[in-house]
Amino acid sequence: MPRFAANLSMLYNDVDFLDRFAAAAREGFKAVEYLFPYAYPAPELATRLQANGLQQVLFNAPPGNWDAGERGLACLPGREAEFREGIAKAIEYAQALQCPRIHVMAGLVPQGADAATVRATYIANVRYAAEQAAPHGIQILLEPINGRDMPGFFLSRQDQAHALIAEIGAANVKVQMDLYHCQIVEGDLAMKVRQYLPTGNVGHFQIAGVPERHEPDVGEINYTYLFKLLDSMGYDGWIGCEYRPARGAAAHATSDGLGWLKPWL
Ligand SMILES: O=C(O)[C@H](O)C(=O)CO
Ligand SMILES: [Mg+2]
Repeated sequence: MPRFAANLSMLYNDVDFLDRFAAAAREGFKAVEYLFPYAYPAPELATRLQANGLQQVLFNAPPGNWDAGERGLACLPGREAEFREGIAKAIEYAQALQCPRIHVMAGLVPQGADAATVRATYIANVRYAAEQAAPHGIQILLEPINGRDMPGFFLSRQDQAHALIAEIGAANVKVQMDLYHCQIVEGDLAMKVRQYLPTGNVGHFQIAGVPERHEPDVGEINYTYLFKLLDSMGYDGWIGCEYRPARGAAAHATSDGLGWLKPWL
């Protein structure tokens, strides 16, 4: 049976971030994910997790200067030292939060950069991250992201991600298969799940409605069909609920939109 994790960067945005842990637990979530933990001391986050009976199942490595538009460092030639510092920090937080997955964002391909150099930089950085994470039992996740939401992002397709994993050659590097992005870029979701899940290289799923990125029951994707498919294939990992509630930051907007989850809790 697939298990669902509340993405606290997108859900419960009518309350402060640190209060979202309790909000998610009250709705029956047993796990959370979010973009970045670094604005808070790890013990503060660990306390919220423990107090609310929650697992931390994913967060992202430092992405560079997010506010300046950077979306990851892994593919950026010349930023290797900063990337490595970020991996050390991410592993420190992952250990404190008992989080078994770190999403390493690829980054935006620099204008005019040599494609082979960018790809080689990415492979070397992810290989480094995997080597650092492996002794701690931590997986490094790679996520294809659609070019409408993130123009110029290095990684956009499932086949690209799986080919990179083969070349990187580290057992703890997996794909973060965000079905929202996959629908936008490629479609054919059920066949993509049937193709890639049996490889053992999918480490996490995320979901959102397409095209508005609202609840999974708002939009063109039949997620009930996909959840039953994942269940039939024996997937008992986590599915991150990475969507913006359709009612925005209105009070109880997340709760009001959770009807789709009830059969799966
Ligand atoms: O946006 C997404 O789908 C990713 O999961 C992410 O972590 C960066 O925004
Ligand atoms: Mg995602």
